[in-house]
Amino acid sequence: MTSKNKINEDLANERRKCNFNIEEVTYILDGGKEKTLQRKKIEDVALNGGASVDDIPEEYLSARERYENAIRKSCIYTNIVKNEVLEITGIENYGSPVLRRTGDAFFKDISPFMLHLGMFVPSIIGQCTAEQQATWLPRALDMKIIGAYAQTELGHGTFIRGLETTATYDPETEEFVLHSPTITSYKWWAGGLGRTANHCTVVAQLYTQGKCHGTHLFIVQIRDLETHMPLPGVKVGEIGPRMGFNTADNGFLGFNNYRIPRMNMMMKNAQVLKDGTYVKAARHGKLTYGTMVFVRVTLVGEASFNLAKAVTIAVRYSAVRRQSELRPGSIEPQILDYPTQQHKLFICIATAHAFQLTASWLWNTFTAVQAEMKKGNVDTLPELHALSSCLKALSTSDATAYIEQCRFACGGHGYMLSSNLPFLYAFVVATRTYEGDYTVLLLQTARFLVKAWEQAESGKVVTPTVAYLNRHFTTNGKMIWDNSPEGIIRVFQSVAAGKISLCVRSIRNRITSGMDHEDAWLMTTVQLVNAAEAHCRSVILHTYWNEIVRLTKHSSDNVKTVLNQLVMLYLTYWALERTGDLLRYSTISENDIDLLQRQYEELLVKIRPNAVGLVDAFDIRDEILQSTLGSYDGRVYERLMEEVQKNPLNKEPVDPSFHKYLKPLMKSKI
Ligand SMILES: CCC/C=C/C(=O)SCCNC(=O)CCNC(=O)[C@H](O)C(C)(C)COP(=O)([O-])OP(=O)([O-])OC[C@H]1O[C@@H](n2cnc3c(N)ncnc32)[C@H](O)[C@@H]1OP(=O)([O-])[O-]
Ligand SMILES: Cc1cc2nc3c(=O)[nH]c(=O)nc-3n(C[C@H](O)[C@H](O)[C@H](O)COP(=O)(O)OP(=O)(O)OC[C@H]3O[C@@H](n4cnc5c(N)ncnc54)[C@H](O)[C@@H]3O)c2cc1C
Repeated sequence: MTSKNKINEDLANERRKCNFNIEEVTYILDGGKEKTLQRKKIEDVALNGGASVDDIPEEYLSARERYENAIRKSCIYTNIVKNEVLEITGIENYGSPVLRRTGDAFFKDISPFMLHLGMFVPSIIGQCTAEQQATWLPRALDMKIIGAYAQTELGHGTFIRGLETTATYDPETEEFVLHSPTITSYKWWAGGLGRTANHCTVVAQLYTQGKCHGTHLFIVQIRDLETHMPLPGVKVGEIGPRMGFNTADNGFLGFNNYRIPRMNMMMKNAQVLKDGTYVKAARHGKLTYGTMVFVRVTLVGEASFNLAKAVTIAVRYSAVRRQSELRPGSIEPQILDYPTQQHKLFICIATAHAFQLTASWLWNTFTAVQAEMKKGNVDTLPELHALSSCLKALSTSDATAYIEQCRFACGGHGYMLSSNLPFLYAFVVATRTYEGDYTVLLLQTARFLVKAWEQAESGKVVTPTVAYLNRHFTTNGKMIWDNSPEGIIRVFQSVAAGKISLCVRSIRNRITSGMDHEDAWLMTTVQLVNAAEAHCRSVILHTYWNEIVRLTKHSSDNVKTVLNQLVMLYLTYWALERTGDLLRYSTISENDIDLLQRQYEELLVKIRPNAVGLVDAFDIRDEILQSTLGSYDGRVYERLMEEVQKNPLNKEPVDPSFHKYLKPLMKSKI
């Protein structure tokens, strides 16, 4: 073995210690052996030529070079997907998460094409009629047109009903006239819009026959397909440097009485007839928000994947890194041996599992609701909206915090861009804001919870995810504390029920003392966010536990044990995090809390020998991890030194700035 492919001895030891079948766990996380094999096949094809297509790491490039490089790599990757991968998977897999994730091997930051497949294509699929899909979809999938999703404006992101861009129907020419009446009506933020896209989905207020019908979606060509020049009446550009997403050319867009054909309105849920008559087809007023619901559902899995990457890096590094001494003169321990380090990292592994299994469950719920809606039944949509809102909010928020924790766990080297942890953080922290801000989405869930509470209060049976509310009205007093997984979950549900109940009481008291409903709601929003968070926590705990029980039914004993330890760690961690709530809403005693703490510390000890095996089970290839600290072979120090060689600042022994500035300064007199 050459030193280049030698595995770090500490990591090799860790792998020898691992006592469970790693592949078995990978299959569970991927959703079955078939799916793992399919993913591996895709990765083999897509990464066959080696994905490191950068001579100079992208972080050393100027803004223009970075963008051009990102386009170059996007085209390479798209061609591989079009010509090689889809041969295996079929066209229906074009937007699959596996392809999105394999793409991470090509970009440290983001592909400018991300929103094309991530939102432009889904908006065609979800919001267009079959006839419109036949016109647009093949061209979009074949990259004959490249799209973005332009909804947010300079003045409004959250409040969609407040968007100002107008689309006014002109029956004379059978066209819509798009217009940006104010500076705040300029579209702002859309990924891929600034320099790359020639088309985009535009969300605008629809006017016809003198009446506004609210926001609707339109497909709009913004650039010439030959010259790429913005079309007359279109003003488009890039919004400037950001914390992350710097290769995504997020853009601005304004219209000056710009005309598009009538059939460019996405007409699945509502139509404007030739004469300007508005026809509403949908049975639910918010179906035009469907693309957002779809993306929120997918973001739970994204949060899991990115956290899995971060914790893979941090655990492998912690096995390689040695620091301090426990006793004078003793060998320096691996930092993974410190319980405080285990406390930082094992919860990240468990959370990645919790989110992955919750994401699959949510995806199944989403497809079931879609199937019902196809049959004309929209009754299950409110629950899906409430679930996808809070799960998107919590998964992105927790993943952000834990990725940062992984970076802290890597000390100074975690601060290097080459560790990839700063990129991961900058990417995931944005997911807490985009596709619906954290607070705003939890307040959407709270609306649903208050309604469900009122239904349960009146004796109605409520939907499954809030069924605990029915129990709330049939039991008296605090929930009896019980240290079993089911017991902990029940207590978390009681916490949620108790908090929702307090919100309802606050709203009612405020109304009784003279406030109108809107103000009473507003004044209660701090509590409402808290209640929605508690509800969502209980959903995740419940789903994670149920799914582990279901999925490990036929697993080998050791796999069952280690996955059980992780889910117990998760339940215990959150019980300890929320002791205040538990004391308020259950009969838990100080003694029980001491027991929980001991149980938690024992779990850290039990999981320790399998920690590296557990992150190996995420099965994330080095090309995708792109980290000096986290590679499979653990050549951390060698990779950090190799990276130094790529630094353009080290190309010449003396920098020109020495002669230009430093030397004159050194020679000058005071
Ligand atoms: C890579 C980067 C990619 C990034 C891309 C982006 O960011 S793209 C940009 C992403 N941008 C964003 O994500 C913007 C975030 N903002 C929003 O999504 C909306 O403005 C809003 C949901 C916050 C409020 O909307 P509103 O003022 O129209 O509504 P309201 O509060 O008055 O509630 C009225 C009723 O509607 C219900 N309902 C609402 N939504 C849905 C739904 N999807 N489905 C079903 N139902 C829904 C709600 O439950 C309530 O029901 P109730 O109680 O009456 O039975
Ligand atoms: C990296 C990135 C990529 C993006 N990509 C796209 C894209 O491709 N297409 C697109 O259309 N958009 C995109 N966006 C925009 C994104 O969807 C919005 O930024 C997001 O929806 C939040 O809206 P906002 O920026 O207007 O924040 P605001 O709504 O102004 O929020 C500011 C603060 O006010 C609070 N707040 C707002 N309303 C309420 C309320 N009702 N109650 C309580 N608190 C409230 C929020 O909690 C937040 O703390 C992107 C954003 C980012 C950061």
